[in-house]
Amino acid sequence: MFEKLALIGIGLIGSSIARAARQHNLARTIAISTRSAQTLDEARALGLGDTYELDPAKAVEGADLVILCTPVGAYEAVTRAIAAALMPGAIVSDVGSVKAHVVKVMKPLLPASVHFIPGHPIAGTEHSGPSAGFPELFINRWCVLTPEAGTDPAAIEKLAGFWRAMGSNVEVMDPGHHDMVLAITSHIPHLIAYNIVGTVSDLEASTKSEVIKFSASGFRDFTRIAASDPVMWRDVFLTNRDAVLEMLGRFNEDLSSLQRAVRNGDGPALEALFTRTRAIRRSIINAGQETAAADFGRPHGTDTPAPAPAEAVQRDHGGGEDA
Ligand SMILES: NC(=O)C1=CN([C@@H]2O[C@H](COP(=O)(O)OP(=O)(O)OC[C@H]3O[C@@H](n4cnc5c(N)ncnc54)[C@H](O)[C@@H]3O)[C@@H](O)[C@H]2O)C=CC1
Ligand SMILES: O=C(O)C(=O)Cc1ccc(O)cc1
Repeated sequence: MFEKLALIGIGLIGSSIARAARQHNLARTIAISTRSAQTLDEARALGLGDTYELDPAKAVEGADLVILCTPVGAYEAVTRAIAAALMPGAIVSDVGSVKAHVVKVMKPLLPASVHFIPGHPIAGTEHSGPSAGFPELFINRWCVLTPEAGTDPAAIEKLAGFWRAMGSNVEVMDPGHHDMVLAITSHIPHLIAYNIVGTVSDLEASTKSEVIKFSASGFRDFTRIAASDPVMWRDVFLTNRDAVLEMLGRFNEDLSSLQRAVRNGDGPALEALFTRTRAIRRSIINAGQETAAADFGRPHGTDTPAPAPAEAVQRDHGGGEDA
């Protein structure tokens, strides 16, 4: 499909792409670049690519597909470093969890001769680093592409085909809309998890040890999310500020209503909300988009595929693994 794939950043997502692209024969050669020599050595030891470069400009030389897989805060520096070395006609993409900021930062730095098609696979885990990736990560997950109007449709279709070959469903979206949707479905859930685990961490020592000792599945599930990479998530909240604040405003209003219902002992209001939310959970499961129980119980660094949706549904009914 591609002659040379260059991956800049080789953590959970970059290494999962490397593994899946290799498995499905999607690139003749895979060039890997990352900032630290230690991570590059790890990637080499895992056999993730064909060439390994500390200099990202060397990695992108002759590449017809370049994908940035670093935390979003590194994009500007990486784009400055590779811009002059990009091959005319190359597709330049990324996997960042925010999109409007990525367009704002990268677009002015890129030569007009490349096809710039930002992307976001909505698939991941709380683990990071080259050993955390696995080739099945993208199977049955969405990958959102956010090209500007006027982008070559053939280039968009080629990149969409790359993601489909790794098992993803592809949707094209406006970057601002992407950021609003992901703010409520992904970014705020992470913020809530960081907050609740932070609250426990600030409790006095004796209470804290009891919380840890008796932690029920609800709190345990939050700790999984709150174990996600601090740098990556710092960058998400720095770069999707407006959408996160907008959705957080609505969230706070709803939390106040819930607080009032608890204070007033308003059973019908509580039950009505919990019934509506249970229905949402079931519609997610039925749509085959269940991720929590399916993906996140897997041990760090193994290549065990995520269970098929049918298995996940069974677990959901019987196991009580979900928050
Ligand atoms: N972790 C997740 O579940 C998901 C993450 N994403 C996005 O994917 C991107 C990467 O995330 P992960 O793979 O989870 O992170 P990670 O922490 O596992 O890997 C990041 C990689 O980038 C490298 N790196 C950092 N700064 C760099 C720089 N200046 N130049 C070159 N390399 C640099 C690191 O050495 C590492 O190899 C982020 O933008 C994130 O928003 C998207 C979907 C899911
Ligand atoms: O680990 C989790 O619960 C996730 O939600 C994974 C994830 C993290 C960031 C993304 O941009 C997309 C998916």
